[in-house]
Amino acid sequence: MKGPCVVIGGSGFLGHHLVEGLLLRDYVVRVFDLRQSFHDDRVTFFLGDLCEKQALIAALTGATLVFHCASPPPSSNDRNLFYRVNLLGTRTVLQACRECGVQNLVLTSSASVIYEGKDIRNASEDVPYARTPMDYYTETKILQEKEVLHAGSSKDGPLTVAIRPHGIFGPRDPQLVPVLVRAAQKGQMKFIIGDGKNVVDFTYVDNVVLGHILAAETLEEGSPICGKAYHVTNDEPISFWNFMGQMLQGLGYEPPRRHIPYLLVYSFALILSWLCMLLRPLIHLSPGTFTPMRVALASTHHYYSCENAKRDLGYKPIVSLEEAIAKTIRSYPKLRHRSYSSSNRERIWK
Ligand SMILES: NC(=O)C1=CN([C@@H]2O[C@H](COP(=O)(O)OP(=O)(O)OC[C@H]3O[C@@H](n4cnc5c(N)ncnc54)[C@H](O)[C@@H]3O)[C@@H](O)[C@H]2O)C=CC1
Ligand SMILES: CC(C)CCC[C@@H](C)[C@H]1CC[C@H]2C3=C(CC[C@]12C)[C@@]1(C)CCC(=O)C[C@@H]1CC3
Repeated sequence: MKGPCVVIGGSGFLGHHLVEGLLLRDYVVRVFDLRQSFHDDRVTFFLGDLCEKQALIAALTGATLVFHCASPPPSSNDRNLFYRVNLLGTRTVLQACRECGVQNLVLTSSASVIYEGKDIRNASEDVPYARTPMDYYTETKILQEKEVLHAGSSKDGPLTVAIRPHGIFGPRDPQLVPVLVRAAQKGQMKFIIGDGKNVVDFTYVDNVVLGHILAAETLEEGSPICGKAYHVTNDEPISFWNFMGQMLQGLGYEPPRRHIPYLLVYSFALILSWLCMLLRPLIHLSPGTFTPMRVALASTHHYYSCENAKRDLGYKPIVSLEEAIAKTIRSYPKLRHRSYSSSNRERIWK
């Protein structure tokens, strides 16, 4: 039996899967989150805001290991919220860890900390942070990662490591597949933006969980991983539009076939986002599916090397992309198209 660990953000998509992975490996698990999204007799829930130190201290007292995977959703694009939670809140998490004598802290960062809308091909962790991050989410994920990695070098702090996943997907994800299907239902998934040849990383959630647990188990005084960030992906870069097409077809929707110029869609998304910002004091408008960040992500290369995670953490994906796509499709029966055919069902449910 290992010492108690706390998953901050444990009610979220990744956090809940991480809790399940930890329980499978006999950890004693506590969850700290704003909300409780599931019940499990083996898990103790502490409800609170990570910006409040006293609330955190109640959860962290006696714990040896903390996973910090809480964040506001990228789609909110609320500057104040991102700064308060991702930067100031993370400082509070670090302070609470110090006061409670927590030994190890594993941060869920993001591979997008180096993404600024231009192609990224097989990037290692040596590539510098984005100088002009595309949204407040990315901007504050950079500040958060720097804060956590720097804290790891102080004498009184916990040892720290950051995991940088990319495009996490899998059962219960509220973001990737649901956004895609909603766009298809509104007839917005008819076009491939750009030439459609861009290659990207998507990462099945169980592989991300494995990366986090390996990091926690490797983190000790003198370990080469202290204060470092690691890319964790499926290590199978795939054409963005092939991946989206497989998801859509698996759920009974038509994949996009016709092409539309990248600059046209990007300019439209940019103007829309400026309009929303300008009008914000008067009415709350949302740019919807097509934010500049999403359009850029849909049209550029962004895949990362996880050689360092393989070498230092012993990381190797346990679920292949093919299996991951099939498992994910099976997990969303409610998102299937009404006229989903039985031949399709047989193919996916095999
Ligand atoms: N979903 C993705 O593709 C990727 C996600 N990440 C990172 O992974 C982590 C988890 O993301 P997801 O599971 O997708 O998000 P999620 O939105 O499903 O989970 C986040 C959880 O954090 C909690 N939370 C938010 N603010 C809080 C606060 N102030 N105090 C306490 N709890 C709070 C939420 O209630 C939620 O349960 C985040 O740090 C995110 O930046 C990184 C790369 C890709
Ligand atoms: C309508 C389509 C053009 C695109 C639909 C799919 C998108 C919703 C997703 C494709 C790549 C995803 C992604 C993220 C969110 C969902 C997508 C944009 C992140 C921004 C989530 C948070 C991160 O840390 C980085 C991710 C990169 C990939």
